[in-house]
Amino acid sequence: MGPNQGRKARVIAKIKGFTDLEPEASEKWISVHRGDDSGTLTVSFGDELTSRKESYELDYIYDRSEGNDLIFPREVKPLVEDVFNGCNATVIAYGARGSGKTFTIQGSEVKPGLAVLAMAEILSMAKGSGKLISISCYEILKDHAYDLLDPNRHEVLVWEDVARGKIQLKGLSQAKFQKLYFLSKNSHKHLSSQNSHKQSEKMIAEPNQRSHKGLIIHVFRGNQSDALPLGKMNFVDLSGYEDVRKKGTGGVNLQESNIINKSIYALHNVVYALNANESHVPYRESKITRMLRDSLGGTNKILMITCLNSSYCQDSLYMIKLASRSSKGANKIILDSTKKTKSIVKPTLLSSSSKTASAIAAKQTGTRSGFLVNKANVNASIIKGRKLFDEGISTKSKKASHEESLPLEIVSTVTEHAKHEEEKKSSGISEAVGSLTEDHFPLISCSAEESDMPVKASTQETKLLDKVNVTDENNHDKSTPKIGSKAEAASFVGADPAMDKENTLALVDKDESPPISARLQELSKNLKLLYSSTPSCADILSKTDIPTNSRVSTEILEPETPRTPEPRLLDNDKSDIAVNSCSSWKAFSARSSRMKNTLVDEYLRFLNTASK
Ligand SMILES: Nc1ncnc2c1ncn2[C@@H]1O[C@H](COP(=O)(O)OP(=O)(O)OP(=O)(O)O)[C@@H](O)[C@H]1O
Repeated sequence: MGPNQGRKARVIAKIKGFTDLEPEASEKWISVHRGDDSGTLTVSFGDELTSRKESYELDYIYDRSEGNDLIFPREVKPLVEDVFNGCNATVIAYGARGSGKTFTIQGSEVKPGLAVLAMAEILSMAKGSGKLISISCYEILKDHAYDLLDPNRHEVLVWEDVARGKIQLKGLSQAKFQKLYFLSKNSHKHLSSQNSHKQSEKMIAEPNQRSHKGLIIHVFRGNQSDALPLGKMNFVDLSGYEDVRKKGTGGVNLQESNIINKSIYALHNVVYALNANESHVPYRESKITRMLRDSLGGTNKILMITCLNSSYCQDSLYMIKLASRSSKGANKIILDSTKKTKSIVKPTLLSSSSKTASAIAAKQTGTRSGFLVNKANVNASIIKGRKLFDEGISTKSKKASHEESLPLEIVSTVTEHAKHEEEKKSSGISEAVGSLTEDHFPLISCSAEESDMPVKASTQETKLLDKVNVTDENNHDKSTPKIGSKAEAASFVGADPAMDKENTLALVDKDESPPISARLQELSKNLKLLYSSTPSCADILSKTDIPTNSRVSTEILEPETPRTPEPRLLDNDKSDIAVNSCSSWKAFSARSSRMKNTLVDEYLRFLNTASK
């Protein structure tokens, strides 16, 4: 047996025995090597085609020919003794689909599994020492636990007794060992045939659904019904790992695969933290780790059995990488560091990439100008959104820490984000569902783009329309308001701080033309200047039938009409005026012919720019 000094969890592997379906070549793919002196064992995976070889060291590796009859006395029997000494022990089989987990835990009629062998051993020891035994069975489906001994399959709630450091599984029934048949693969069919309650059938995993199954054997201090518990032994058949990127996962949807994988990663995070004696153990990462919490820490014992397929299986490679890392938690030896980093660090990269995206956004906001301003605003919203989101997390985390005494079921819903915090703090084995960060980021950026920006644009439009309408109502004239509207529009554009910013930034960029709003403003100013510099302007207004309120409207727009010195007239102009003094419009035309020309040029330039 390999060394396991000072570590709480023992991590071993079992290569599935040959079945008739296994091809001959599979033997070359996976092989066990025993170290000469150190007693270390490594499992090697060889790729014949690429002659690539990867080796991982575990506490022990059982080869194809080594079955439960060998594994039990070496690995599980000592744990049974520990339970009778007041400890809790946990045996967890995990691995890819079809890697032999059920065969290892439950076994077959002719080859009993580890749980059956342990049950026999416990019964024998209990009989000798006069102790009461009970069993409980549960199934975890989509992160919800259900009581398998209850015909109605009530949900099991996880309550944490902080004071005593105990976990109470509320609603989990205890029964005599004879009901061990519940571990059978078809137990759900057996149970549902007994149960006519339709709703309960929904809670039972369909044959193609993946669920974790657990058995708890409780040992009591005496044989009386009121005897206190002494210790318990957990057996867990953890549903097969699924690579979520793979197509056609046999009816298992992405969400289920994620939850299944999450449990596996969560367990490994806990085992790693315990083996490394880390101060923080992330128990709250999954339902299974919350349920097993009082059996994993302290002096309790854990046996992790990594089930490996005999023939080529990429998922088995993922599993062995996790196993190798967890088993080395104490000294953090990583054999295959390059590849491990590649596969394990990915989710971390995802979260950091989000940060990078924010940083890039911030950089853009600071450096880019002109028409990019809107984009920068969006990015700023993203940053703002993320900040708000993060604050939410911290608030919830704080809340969760204050609610330690609440039932975990309740707290767990509140601490979904706190769990992610735990993930970050924990050893670094992140889960495939780490894409949450990736999911949230586009969501936030979407909301910034889809809600903020259009709202802003429509607000501008509404404001503008409102102002024009007010002017229209006040003027009761179709021609005068046009000037007013234009002036209003120009002044409005100038008054909007966001647009101001846009203009300022746009003007900073020497290569860009001034924005239309600025051109409009300029034109409007020129118009006003031209209008006010004409001496007959006041007369014209007073002589027309324009209602008073219309003039009020114009005055509102221009509270102080700029008084410019009368333009110096050329001799020709003077004579024209003398001839046509009866017509104010003609006088106006004569006086402002130059300005008009300038204005026409200005308009032409503007139109050219606009069409471009
Ligand atoms: N050591 C072994 N020797 C011979 N056959 C085995 C061995 N282990 C498993 N098998 C066979 O391989 C098949 C798959 O095994 P098993 O059902 O235990 O895998 P599993 O990991 O529980 O699968 P799943 O992920 O679907 O629950 C079964 O037909 C089983 O009988």
